[in-house]
Amino acid sequence: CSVTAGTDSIPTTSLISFLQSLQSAALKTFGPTSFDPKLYIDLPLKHGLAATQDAFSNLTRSPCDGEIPAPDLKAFLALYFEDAGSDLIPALPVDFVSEPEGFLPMVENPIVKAWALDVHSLWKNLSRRVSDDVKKHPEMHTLLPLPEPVVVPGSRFHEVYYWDSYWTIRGLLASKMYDSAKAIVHNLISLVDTYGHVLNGARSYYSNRSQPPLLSSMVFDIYKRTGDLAFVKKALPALLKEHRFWNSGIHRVIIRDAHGHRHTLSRYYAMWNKPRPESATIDEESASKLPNDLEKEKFYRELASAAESGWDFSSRWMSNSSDLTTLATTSILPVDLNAYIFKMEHDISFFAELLGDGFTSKKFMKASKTRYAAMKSIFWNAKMEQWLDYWLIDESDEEEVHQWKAENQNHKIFASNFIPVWTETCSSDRTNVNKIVKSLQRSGLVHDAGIATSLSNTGEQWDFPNGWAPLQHMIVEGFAKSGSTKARSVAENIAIRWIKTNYAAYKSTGAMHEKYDVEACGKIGGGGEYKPQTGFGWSNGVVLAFLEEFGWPLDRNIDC
Ligand SMILES: OC[C@H]1O[C@H](O[C@H]2O[C@H](CO)[C@@H](O)[C@H](O)[C@H]2O)[C@H](O)[C@@H](O)[C@@H]1O
Repeated sequence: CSVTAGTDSIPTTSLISFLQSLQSAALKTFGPTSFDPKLYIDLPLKHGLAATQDAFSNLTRSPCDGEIPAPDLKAFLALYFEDAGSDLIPALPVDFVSEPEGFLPMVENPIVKAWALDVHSLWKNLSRRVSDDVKKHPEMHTLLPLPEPVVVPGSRFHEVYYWDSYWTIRGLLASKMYDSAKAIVHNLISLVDTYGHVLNGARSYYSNRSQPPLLSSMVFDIYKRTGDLAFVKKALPALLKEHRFWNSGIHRVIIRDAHGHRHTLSRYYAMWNKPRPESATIDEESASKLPNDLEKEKFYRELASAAESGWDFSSRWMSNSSDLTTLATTSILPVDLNAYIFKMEHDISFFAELLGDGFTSKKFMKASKTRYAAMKSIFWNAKMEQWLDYWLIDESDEEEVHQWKAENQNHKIFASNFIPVWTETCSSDRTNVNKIVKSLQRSGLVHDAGIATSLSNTGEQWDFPNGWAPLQHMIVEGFAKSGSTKARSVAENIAIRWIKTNYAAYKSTGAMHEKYDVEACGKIGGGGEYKPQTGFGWSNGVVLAFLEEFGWPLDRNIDC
C-alpha cells in the first residue's frame, strides 16, 4: 500500500488481515500464557496467500466456540509458514573487526575494556540482510525489503526500528563501523522515498505511523565522523520530505500564546484507527470495555499514536494514569517531538550550507529559530525550570487555532521534560543549564541506577521504575556538551550509574537488556505488554557512546 503524507488512514493488506485472524485463532487455541501476538503477524508464508487461507478455513473447529485443536493448528503453522524473523538472514557486517583500531581509547580499566569488546561483538548477533525471497515475493512477507544490511534491536524485535537506529549508529561509530552506520541511513532513506516518512519499523504493518524523527541526527553524527559530503547530499532530499511529513496535515498544530502570538508546532498522530496488527488481540481486549465503535476507533488511533511517540505506553499520554483507555496522545503537544524537529531544522540548515544551498540553509535556520521561540512560549515553565507537554484540551477556534492556557501545561514530571537539553546545544540562545540541572536533581527522577522515565508506577513500560537507554543518553549528552562544568559532572555521574547497571545485569544474565529498573544497580526493567527483551541495539549503543565520551579510569570499580 502506498501512502501520502497527511492521509488519515492506510488500507490494510490482505496478508495482514489474514495473519491477524490467525493471531486471534492462535490466542483461542494456545491461551494467553506466554502468548505474543507479534509472532503471528511476522510469519512469512511458505505458499501463496490463497492456498494458505483455504487450508486455514478447512481446519477443523469446535462447533461451540470455533476453537482449532492445538495439534491441528501446530501442524498447519509448520506446513504453511517459515519461522518469524527467518526472512532476515544473519550476516557478518563488512566492517566488523574483533578489536577496532583506536577503540575506546579513554577506557583504561581492563575489565571494562573486555566487557566493552563483548558489547562491540554483539553487532555480529544483531546484523542481518533481508532474504532474497522478500524482494522476489514481497506479498508473502510483512517484512519490507531494504536495500542494505540491517542492524536490529534484538529478540522479538527482529526488524529495523526507526528511533532505535540512532543509538545503534552511535554505538557503531564508537565501534568504527562507518559503513554499517551509513547502510542504516540508506535503508531509512529508502523508506522515506517510498512512503514519505520513516516508518515506525520496517514492516508493512508499521506504515501507518513514524517514530521520533532522528534521521537528521544520524546523518549529522555520521558526517561529523567521516566528513562524507556525498552521503549528506544523498540524505538531504529525504530530510526535506520528512520535514514536510511532520509539519503538515494531522501532525501540525497552531496555537496562540499568552501574548497573542501564533506558533506552529507538531504532535504525534498515527494514520490508523484500528487495532495495531502486531498487538491486535491485546488492543481488542483493552477496547472491549468501550461502549461503541466510534470510541473504539478513537482509542485505537491513540494507541497507534503513542506507538509513534516511541513511548508505548506511558501515563504521559493518559488523562487517568490507571486507565489505558484514557490515552489522548493526539491531544498533546509533546516537548520531545518538537525538540527533535527543532534539531532537524537546524541540521538541515547546516547540511544545505555545506552543499552550497544558501537559500534552503537560511530558510531552515529561520524555521529552527521560530520553533525554538514557540517551544519557549508554549512548553517552558519558569517556575519548574523544565519544558512541559501541553494538553490541547480546549476547542480550537474556527481557524483551528488553539489558545494557550497555563493550566493546560502538564505539570507531571517525565524524563521528556528534559530532552531539550540535548537539542539546546544547537541554539545560540540557550536556557541557563545550571538551573535545569538543579531542576532534574530535585525532580525525583534520578535514582541509584539512572534516570526514571516518570514518577508514576503504572505497570506501563514507559513509566517508573523503568529507565531507557535513549533517555539517559540525550539528557547526559545535553548536560555534558552544555559548556557548564557542573552540568558535565552531573552527566558523568549519571553515565557511571548507567554503565554499572548495564554491566551488573550483563554479568548476572549474560545479556544486554532493552530497559532497566533504575531503583537498584543490576536490576532489569519490566511492565508493559510484552516480556522484557534482550539484545539490545540501543542499550549497546549507549554504553559504547558513554564509554567513548567519559572513558573509565584504571582505579574506578565497575561493580555496583
Ligand atoms: O509490539 C509492541 C510495540 O513494540 C515496539 O515498541 C517498543 O520497542 C521498539 C523497539 O525497540 C521501541 O522503538 C519502542 O520505543 C518500544 O516501546 C514498536 O515500536 C511499537 O510500535 C509496537 O506497537
